[in-house]
Amino acid sequence: MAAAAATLARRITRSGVLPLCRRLPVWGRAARRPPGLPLAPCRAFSNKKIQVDMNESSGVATMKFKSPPVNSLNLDFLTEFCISLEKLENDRACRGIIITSAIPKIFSSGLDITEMCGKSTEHYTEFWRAVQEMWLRLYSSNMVTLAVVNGSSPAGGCLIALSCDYRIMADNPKYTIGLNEAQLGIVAPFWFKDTFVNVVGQRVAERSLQLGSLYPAPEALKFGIVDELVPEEKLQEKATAVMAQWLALPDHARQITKSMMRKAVLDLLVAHREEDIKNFTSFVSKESIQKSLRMYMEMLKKKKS
Ligand SMILES: CC/C=C\C/C=C\C/C=C\C=C\CC(=O)SCCNC(=O)CCNC(=O)[C@H](O)C(C)(C)COP(=O)(O)OP(=O)(O)OC[C@H]1O[C@@H](n2cnc3c(N)ncnc32)[C@H](O)[C@@H]1OP(=O)(O)O
Repeated sequence: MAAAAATLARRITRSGVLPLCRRLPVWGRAARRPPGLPLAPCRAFSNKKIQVDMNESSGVATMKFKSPPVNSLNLDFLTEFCISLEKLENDRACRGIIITSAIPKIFSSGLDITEMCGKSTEHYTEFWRAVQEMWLRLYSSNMVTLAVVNGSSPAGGCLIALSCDYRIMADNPKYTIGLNEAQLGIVAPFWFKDTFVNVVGQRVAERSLQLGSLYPAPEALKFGIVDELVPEEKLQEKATAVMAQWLALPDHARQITKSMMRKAVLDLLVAHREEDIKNFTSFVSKESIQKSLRMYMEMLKKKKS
């Protein structure tokens, strides 16, 4: 596992563009399972920050974020996430993934702000490439991707949910979700914005992005940021039912449709990846942005006392 992580990290950081494997539609992957072979009911693999359980009889993997205190997306987390996605994408038995959190009340707190504070240009480059890689893999996945948002999900956490095919959120107004970058004095990159627009439409996205709005679950439903609210104790049951509904269709039709809907947005980042990294590193290196991020971190810490 450590060797695989190191290899992927090297590939992400050195080669520039990691080949996104199996992005083209896979034709009926489940149908290729040899007939008559007994299926192991469940397989699992776990890294430090993400637990994956694969149910081979349903073809559905559950990916649980388990990086306390708040599942923030640092370089190690992003690398593990990409490796887990790659493993599942290449597993013909896997047709769908449920992405959720093992940390109570938090889905993910978004990008780890400490990765964007007081570091070198090389570090920002490596970090941003990993953020891009995570999104490219998730948004282009052939699998059915279902976000079960069982806690707050600001910024990068919201991006993960938005990149899935369907979002179920726990019906709790204390949990918030949204792209709140503007509140930190930073700007959501164009591909965060495009992903958001593809889910909620131009008007809601523009207003929400300018205001950096974080929506309590009921409002998130109203604006279409999530598809359904479900009592927390019913999330698992609901996720299983929704996944079964999506998997009832032939894979190839769903995959080609998904690719058609998302291709333009994906292609744009692939074509402008290096430019996007340069924009990020020069933006985040500005003293004014560093100051905003430091103040935001201080505010988070003060909030406790
Ligand atoms: C021109 C444009 C060109 C290019 C683009 C340029 C720039 C774009 C750049 C970046 C895009 C970034 C997207 C992001 O994801 S930024 C991250 C945004 N995240 C947040 O705003 C969330 C902040 N956190 C919270 O609101 C809360 O922590 C919470 C609701 C998630 C959880 O609340 P709790 O009360 O349960 O927990 P806390 O006590 O607040 O936190 C515990 C602990 O964790 C630390 N922490 C929280 N969030 C983060 C984080 N995102 N990164 C790092 N650390 C985080 C928090 O400080 C506490 O630490 P201590 O225990 O006090 O040490």
